Amino acid sequence: MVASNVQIALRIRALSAEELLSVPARLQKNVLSTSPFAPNQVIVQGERKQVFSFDNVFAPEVSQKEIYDRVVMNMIDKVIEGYNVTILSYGHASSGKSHTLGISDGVSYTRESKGIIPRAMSTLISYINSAQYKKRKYSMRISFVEINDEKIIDLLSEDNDKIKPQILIRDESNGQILWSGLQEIKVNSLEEAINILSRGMLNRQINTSRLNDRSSHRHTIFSVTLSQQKFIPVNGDSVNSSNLSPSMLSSKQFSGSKEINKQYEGDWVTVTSKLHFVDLSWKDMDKDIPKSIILPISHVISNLGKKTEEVSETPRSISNAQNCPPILKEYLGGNAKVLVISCVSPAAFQVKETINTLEFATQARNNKDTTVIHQEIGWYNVEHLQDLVLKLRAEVKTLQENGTNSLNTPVNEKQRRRSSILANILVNSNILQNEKDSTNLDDKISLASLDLPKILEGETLNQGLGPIIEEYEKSILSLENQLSHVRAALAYSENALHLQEDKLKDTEETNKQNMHTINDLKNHIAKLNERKETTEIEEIESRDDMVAELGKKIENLVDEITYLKETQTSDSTNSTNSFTEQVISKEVILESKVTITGKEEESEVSNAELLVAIQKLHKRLAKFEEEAMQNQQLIDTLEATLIENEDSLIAANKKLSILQNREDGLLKQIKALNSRVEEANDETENAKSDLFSAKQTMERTLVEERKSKENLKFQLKEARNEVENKKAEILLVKQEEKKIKEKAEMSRITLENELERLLSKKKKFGCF
Ligand SMILES: Nc1ncnc2c1ncn2[C@@H]1O[C@H](COP(=O)(O)OP(=O)(O)OP(=O)(O)O)[C@@H](O)[C@H]1O
Repeated sequence: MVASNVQIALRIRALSAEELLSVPARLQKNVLSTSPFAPNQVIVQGERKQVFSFDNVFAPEVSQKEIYDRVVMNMIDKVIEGYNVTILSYGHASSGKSHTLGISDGVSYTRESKGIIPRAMSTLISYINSAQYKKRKYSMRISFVEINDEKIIDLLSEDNDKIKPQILIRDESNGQILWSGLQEIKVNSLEEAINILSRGMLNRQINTSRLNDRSSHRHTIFSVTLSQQKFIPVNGDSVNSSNLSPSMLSSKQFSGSKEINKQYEGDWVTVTSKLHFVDLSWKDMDKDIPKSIILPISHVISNLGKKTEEVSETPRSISNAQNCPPILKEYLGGNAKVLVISCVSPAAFQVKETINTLEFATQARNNKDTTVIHQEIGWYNVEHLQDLVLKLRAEVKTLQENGTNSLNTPVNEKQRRRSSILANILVNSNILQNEKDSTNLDDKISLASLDLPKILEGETLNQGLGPIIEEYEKSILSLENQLSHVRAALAYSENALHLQEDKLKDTEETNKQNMHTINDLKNHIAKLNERKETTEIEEIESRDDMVAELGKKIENLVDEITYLKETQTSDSTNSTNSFTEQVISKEVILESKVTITGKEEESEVSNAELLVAIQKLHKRLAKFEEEAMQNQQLIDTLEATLIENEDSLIAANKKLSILQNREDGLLKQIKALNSRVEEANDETENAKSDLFSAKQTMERTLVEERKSKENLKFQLKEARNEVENKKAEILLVKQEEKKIKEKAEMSRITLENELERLLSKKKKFGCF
């Protein structure tokens, strides 16, 4: 069977409440996205867009339970089956590794948020106690260590252990890892297991504060060693190998230990399997940091999926924790089942670390794709078949040596060759059975079928089918790659289309708002215009009235002044003249009268009258003079008012010109606003048509991509059908092989009978 023993999952954690409070909103932006069309892919929007693929991708909302049920539960089944299992969480600091494993805070096996370790312990112990496994004897031991830059710390040793034994790890030549000085505590119940886990975690916390968290990388390993004893009755037959788990069959191929105690009625088989939980933790995961820190991590990840013998020794020289590499061999090499959970944060402020983690995971994923594990047993176990063939050969050889030369016949040689070919056919057909199809497999298979008799005559199937298998694998890989590329491209296009649609909606919304604003502005401008016009008309009218009034006033004043002046001049000249003349004439009359008085008595009365008249005339003169002064004052006041009014007229004119300027400015603003509105309208129309054509292009691309996806699906389906056909053909070949095998078996029996006959003949001859 061909299978991958490494699964790589990705877990994206949610932002913590603390991050939501302390990290600026701009840096909290989510840079990771998943798509329902490609559930195993994650898209990173860093400096550029990158797509990464995994076996499983868990979004932030996926619960601890769901992760456990989907990827961990079946690993626990494997532990019970006898496999070594390693569950490894890795990622940058605070990415959720410990939380995922269940060792970040107080452990409880009842809480819903509990992590993988408490859940796994619960499953293991319920298996052990279940009726199905009651007939087996179990023992379970737990160890808990931390490996930091400096050393290995046993997290289960009591604090008051004054003299702690030094922990040493030995890499045995048979691939086994031996720990010494490490406490392994036996547990019988879930409560005991959880108590031990809690104790270790407490010590871990104490260590963290003691070390002041200075170490650059600190890995925590919680290990469970499960020993299962199963009684297998012999009943005269050999142990039925198909009942045994892989680790019982070969300590080289499976790292569980083998111990068979033969008893009277059967065998007690002990199978030891190990379950490791590894929290690979390091700080400042960055490409710029010294290689000595980053290499051990990249080494672990890049060696995932490789067979034990392929795991390089490099980290020995680069890590202070000299014992680290052998541990990795046990955990990651050979047939160990490995689940890697890469933990990342979705936030923009950790995008660099996230990309590093994703790149490491991709590297590990690429390695695992080349890993092939053969688990066949019985007739489908290659080693078993080869052993059998070797055994048969040895038997025949012994017979040949012990028997007569007549045994070395062409029939015997043919039998040997057939056995060898049979083994090869079985190996190759097993591989083929589990492979998928290749595009031109048909021709090659038919060629191979033509060659089959030749192959049966001596050529191995490896030569005939090897290239077909290779090509077939390549085609399947390339088809799957193509499909995943198309899926990624489709997801990308759909994302882009959604983005464009969102953009279009946003632009339409903005347009609507702009239109509203433009309409509002237009209304506002119209109102302003209206108001301005009425105000201006009113102002101009009132100004005109004022000006007319002022003009009238001025005219009146001028008239009045002229009149007054004229009046004053004529009055004063006339009246003064007449008055003076009157006075003078009266004085002359008086004088003449006085002169005459001496001559005539009657003239004395008229003199007195004349004096009175002169006095009256003087009074009138004074009155005239006073009036003239008053008139002069009035003229002065009127002149001052005239000047004032002229000033007001100038100010009013100035105000008028300012208002006219303002009006011009407003008109200009209105014009500018109108042209801006027109420009915005044009831009909106252009953007609309651009978006519309972009949308149409995207839709066309999407349709084309969908078509090509359908085509690929169709091709894949056809390829799968062909695989099915090939499988059927292979089944036929296998049936043929079975017949050959039966024939071979019969030949062997005949051979044995012949041998027996010959031996008895020999005995007979010996007797003679
Ligand atoms: N999926 C998750 N859901 C809720 N909280 C989480 C999740 N992942 C991590 N946290 C929380 O985020 C914090 C950091 O997680 P955790 O300690 O597991 O990170 P870490 O990768 O082990 O860090 P370090 O390498 O520094 O030990 C913890 O308080 C943990 O409870």
